[in-house]
Amino acid sequence: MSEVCVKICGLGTEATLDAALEAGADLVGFVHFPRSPRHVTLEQGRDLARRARGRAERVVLLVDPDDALLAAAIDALDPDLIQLHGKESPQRLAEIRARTGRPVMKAVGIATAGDLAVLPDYASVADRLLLDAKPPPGADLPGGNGRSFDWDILRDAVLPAGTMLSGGLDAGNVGLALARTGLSAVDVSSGVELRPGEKDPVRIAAFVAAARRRA
Ligand SMILES: O=C(O)c1ccccc1NCC(=O)[C@H](O)[C@H](O)COP(=O)(O)O
Repeated sequence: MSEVCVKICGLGTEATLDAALEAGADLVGFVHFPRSPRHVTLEQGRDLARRARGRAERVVLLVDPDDALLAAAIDALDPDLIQLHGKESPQRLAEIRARTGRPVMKAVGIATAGDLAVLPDYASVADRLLLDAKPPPGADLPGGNGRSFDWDILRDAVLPAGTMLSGGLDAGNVGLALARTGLSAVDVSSGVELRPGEKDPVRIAAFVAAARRRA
């Protein structure tokens, strides 16, 4: 069985980025969304992404970006992957992919089996899908809420290769999540933090080790 692919999202400091890289994360994510406790400015993102170049895939996370923001984020971070975590339609995804020439990963919120219906449309234009828990009503953030969805919803789903599972994962539950869903790629934010926005190198290392233990 090949190694589980791990993304650590919402990194904001050199120390925690280094912890993710040293733990062997495959992808490192930088959130550019001012309402988030994990928000990094484009200047901060530029420095962090430079530091990670060649060591992991650098992901810039944007929420419903307009063309100007996309251009600025790409200029600053030179990302390997653009993660779209808003209400972007499949058409907008295709446009962003064509306009930027960069691979895109679409985050889709899941709460019930009905939420899987949109996946084929997104799969036809995205380079990767990320399945996240749908935020609770009234939530301030579209992701990074530390909530899981019922993994059994995915039991009979046919998902594209590389689909990432996220939402409420941590070192204690990631092994079970992988086993229950059959997926081989995971993404985490809150589960490797001490408090919102404060990543913990110890939890990052524990998460990567726990995810890979399955392999
Ligand atoms: O993390 C954020 O603050 C955030 C803000 C706005 C949109 C998305 C955001 N995070 C998305 C992620 O990639 C998270 O890793 C994913 O939602 C899982 O989060 P968690 O349940 O906290 O592990």
